[in-house]
Amino acid sequence: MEIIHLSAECYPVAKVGGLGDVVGALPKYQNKLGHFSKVVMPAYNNPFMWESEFEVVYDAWVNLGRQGFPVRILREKTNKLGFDLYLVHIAGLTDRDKVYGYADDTERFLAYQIAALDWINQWEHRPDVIHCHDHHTGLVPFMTANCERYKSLNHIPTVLTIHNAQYQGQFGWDKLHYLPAFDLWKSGLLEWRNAINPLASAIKNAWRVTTVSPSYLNELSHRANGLESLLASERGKSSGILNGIDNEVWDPKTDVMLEKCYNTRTVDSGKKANKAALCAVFNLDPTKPLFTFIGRLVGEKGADLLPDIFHNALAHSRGNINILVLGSGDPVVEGKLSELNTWFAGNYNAYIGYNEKLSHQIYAGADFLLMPSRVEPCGLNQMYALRYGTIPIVRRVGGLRDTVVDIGDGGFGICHDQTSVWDVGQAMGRAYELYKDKKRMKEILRYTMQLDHSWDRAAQQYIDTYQM
Ligand SMILES: Nc1ncnc2c1ncn2[C@@H]1O[C@H](COP(=O)(O)OP(=O)(O)O[C@H]2O[C@H](CO)[C@@H](O)[C@H](O)[C@H]2O)[C@@H](O)[C@H]1O
Repeated sequence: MEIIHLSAECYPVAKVGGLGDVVGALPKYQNKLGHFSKVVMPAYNNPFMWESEFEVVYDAWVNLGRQGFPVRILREKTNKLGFDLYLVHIAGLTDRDKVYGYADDTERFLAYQIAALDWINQWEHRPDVIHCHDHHTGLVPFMTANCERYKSLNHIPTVLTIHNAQYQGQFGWDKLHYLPAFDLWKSGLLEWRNAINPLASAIKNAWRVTTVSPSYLNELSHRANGLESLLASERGKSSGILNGIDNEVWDPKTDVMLEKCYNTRTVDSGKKANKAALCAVFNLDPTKPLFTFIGRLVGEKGADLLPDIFHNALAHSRGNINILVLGSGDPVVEGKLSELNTWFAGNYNAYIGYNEKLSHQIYAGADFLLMPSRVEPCGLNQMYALRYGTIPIVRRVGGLRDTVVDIGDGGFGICHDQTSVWDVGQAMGRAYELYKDKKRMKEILRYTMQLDHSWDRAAQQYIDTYQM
């Protein structure tokens, strides 16, 4: 099959979070199954652009209403990602330093979707599936099905994967004229709560809808940031497919970002070396258990509670634990997490910002990874942690529920039921007790490192979904 993935992120081209990881891996694994999977995404002004070689495959203009923008679609020449990569460069819109966060994000992602379809529309053949990821590509199923200009694309199945239903990309009807012409009586297929809502529109128009874990699909019926009833009514065409992880990128045996590589046999010495290096950089004590949090500092991840959770844990443990945070997001939380350093230097540190290499080093060097998420569609961090022999401490929600089994139930992680300071504190206490039992820790680490969360299974499940 020929599969086109449309997404705002794709690792290593541009990654803000887990969406980038998924779109950077899934096509590679689909190709291994004998398919022809490619990614078409916006071209940003970032290092990948400057460091790669491209050829121009499309040179035209894209219109948003009466305003025109020059478009070039660039194909990465070396196939270094393991799949064909096409970058949609729209001068004045996509070519910014960051992926998101601009006042004209609506225009940027809409122009990208239209340009991508204009290009596909003039191919001599038709792809078998167009797979859209999150709301930035959510108007594609509507446009292929209903816009006069894309009539010849309207038989191509479209699939929407919801990585996060919190973000929906709504905008006002004053921008309706940006879309290529369609019969106005079909406007309801764009609408949710009196606005144009790209995520809702994709749920209505896509041939199939998937979520990134089975539990998240269930949870969306009662918690979907206003889309609950819509998701319930479209449940018949929806399924939950648990994300995988890219075992080639995330492998402690070969990871060049680590101080020392290790496998299940050498996990003790390997983790020890990585922990020592990490603790030296962050002024922590390598003889104490190291708890960590890696992620976006937003309410969904429970990040607002972290300052209190850490303050309590550090105060109660009387210097017997270490905590290291890597994250960025809400400036208030960032400020509070930085401030803790003045009180607990030597046992606590925080790196506020985004640092891919450091994240690998932390997965390798830490003992426990905290994920007190309020919402977690799948979560990749816990799977990276497991592969690197770091025990996840997670709230039982979404994909965390589907991937982590509590040690009390014969499993390998520590689970709690609520996102609260008390619950997480209790869970950290259980982790501390486990840490003291060196033999059990070792057994668990060896076991977790062998768990198979690779994309092989999920890549096939997506193919099955396309063919249903
Ligand atoms: N400051 C930082 N520095 C370096 N690396 C950082 C970082 N902050 C985050 N990361 C990295 O970003 C990724 C985060 O992935 P997640 O899947 O946990 O969350 P996210 O909410 O972004 O993704 C959404 O989409 C994914 C993919 O479907 C779902 O798993 C998830 O539940 C959903 O919320 C990991 O690779 C992590 O290491």
